[in-house]
Amino acid sequence: MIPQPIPTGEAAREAGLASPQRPAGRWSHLLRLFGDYWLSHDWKFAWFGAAVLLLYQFGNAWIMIAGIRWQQAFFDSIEARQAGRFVPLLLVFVGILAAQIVASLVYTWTTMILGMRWRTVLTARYLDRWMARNRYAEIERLRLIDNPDQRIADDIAVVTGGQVNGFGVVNVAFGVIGMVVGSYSLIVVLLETAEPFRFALFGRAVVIPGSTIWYAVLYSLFGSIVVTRIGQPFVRALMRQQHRDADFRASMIQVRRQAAQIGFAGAASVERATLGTAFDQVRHNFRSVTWSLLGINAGQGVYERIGSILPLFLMVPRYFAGAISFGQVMGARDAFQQLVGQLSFIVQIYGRIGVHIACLNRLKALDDAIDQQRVRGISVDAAASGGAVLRTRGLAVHRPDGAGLLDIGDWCVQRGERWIVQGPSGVGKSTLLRAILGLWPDGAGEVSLAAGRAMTVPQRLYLPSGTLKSAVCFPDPDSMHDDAQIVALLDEVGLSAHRDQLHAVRFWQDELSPGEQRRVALARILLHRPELLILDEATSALDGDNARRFHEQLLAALPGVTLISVVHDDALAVFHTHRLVVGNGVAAAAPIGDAA
Ligand SMILES: Nc1ncnc2c1ncn2[C@@H]1O[C@H](COP(=O)(O)OP(=O)(O)OP(=O)(O)O)[C@@H](O)[C@H]1O
Repeated sequence: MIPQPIPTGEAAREAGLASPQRPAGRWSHLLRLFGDYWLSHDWKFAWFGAAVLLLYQFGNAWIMIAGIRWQQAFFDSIEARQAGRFVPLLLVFVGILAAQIVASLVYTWTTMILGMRWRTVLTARYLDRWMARNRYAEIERLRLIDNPDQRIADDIAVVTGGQVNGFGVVNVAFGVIGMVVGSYSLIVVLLETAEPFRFALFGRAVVIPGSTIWYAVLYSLFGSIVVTRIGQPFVRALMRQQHRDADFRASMIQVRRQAAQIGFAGAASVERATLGTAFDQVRHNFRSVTWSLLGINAGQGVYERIGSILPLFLMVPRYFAGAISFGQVMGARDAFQQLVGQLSFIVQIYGRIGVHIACLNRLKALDDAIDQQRVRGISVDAAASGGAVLRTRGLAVHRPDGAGLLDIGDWCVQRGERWIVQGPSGVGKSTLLRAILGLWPDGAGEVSLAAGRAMTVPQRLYLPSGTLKSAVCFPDPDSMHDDAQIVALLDEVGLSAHRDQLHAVRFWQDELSPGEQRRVALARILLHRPELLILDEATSALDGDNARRFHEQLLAALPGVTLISVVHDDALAVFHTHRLVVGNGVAAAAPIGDAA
């Protein structure tokens, strides 16, 4: 039996079905996200931006120290009643202010542009990976994670900061560098005024310089530990909030898509209640977000208040003792507060870091789902030969949980044969078609297809939003085909009423009736002229006469086509040469009429 997938999404983690992500895995994942951009084709700008942000941190520290020095000089000149120094000091102040403004503009520009360029590269990478190897369909088929669209659209924007007022991981990373540089500079200033610790150890006098610095470091460390502890429920609540918000939005998209069916069933009130329930989930969890955020804010508030008066208690005794000047007290108080501010960078932005952790977890879960290795039970190749268009060997189709669904065994479809596949509902006919096309890996055996153009028309036809011409030409780009050819096809399949709307951009999927959509499907078949055509109840939306006309037109235009068609209406068997009847988990093949 094939190992079955383990759900990896956050919902499964919440329910205790999946284990939490390992911290080491998270860090290597974050490094990979950085590497994806800083080693990408845009690496020159990436490193240039990083260099500018690094320079900014040093420049900012220099400006900060210049400000503190200015303040010292300013208060000392006031104390000494030196009126003549007032104007030069004012000019220095203007210079510091100008440098500050320029630096902050450069910082904002760089982080915004860098954020958007990083987001662009990551979005392209995730879209490529998600759409490759049929992973987007596998993730939905196996319900591996919720809302991959939200992860790609929103979570990447948050992490990279590539959005309005964005504060991405880059801001955090360079903020930490700024914290180290700024703290170092402030420590140098504080050392000038801070009294050393003096104590005796084993009879020897020990002197440790910079008592104020140690107080500031210990104070910040204590604050960081407390706030990070208080903040853990916030991160968890935030992750729940994100996927509940996404579920609510997905429910509304579902209502929008199924508007007509809901209307026919008179089920608006039921759907309204479902949306209400989905929003209740959002609202209930928001309480947890609020309470946990209040905890963080309260912690931060107390921390800042105490931090603003603590330096005065530490400095003033030395001023009274005549050891330092009043200007030095004010300068040192400023330096202490700024040092505590610098060292508490993590405390100040913990809320934002919480958002980042939640988004990074969700992106990691998306990566895990994309990378999930699943043993491919059914192998599909393009090696059918000897006149066969399709050949199966020992084909058995299973459900995703490993239970058997359908045993096909050996089956051969020769070029030009037309097979009708019949059997009770739910027996696995559509799943068999998916297995043949390589879209259903669960099972055992081999499928070989002949090289050549194959086409599938599913039960529900996909019409991309855009022009009617692009809906007919799909999956070819509409520029590949002449307007006149498409108009002639519309006439041929009975859609002449729409020939003037070839370039009208509309939601054709919603606007065309199911019968008209079947005719678009026929136009597509006649345009692409496939050698192997697979129909999955392609005419179930048509009445008997129209279904027959569909087949007549199809066979008149493509007399040599190889056809595999799931059909419930036995009257359509006359258009086929062979029959595959599936039921009770097994299949029986037989010729029809003249082919018998
Ligand atoms: N993604 C999936 N995950 C789990 N089970 C699935 C999935 N897709 C299909 N199945 C199950 O596989 C079985 C066969 O489904 P399938 O659509 O192939 O039946 P069918 O014979 O085509 O039915 P019908 O004639 O009604 O279209 C059903 O029980 C269905 O619930």
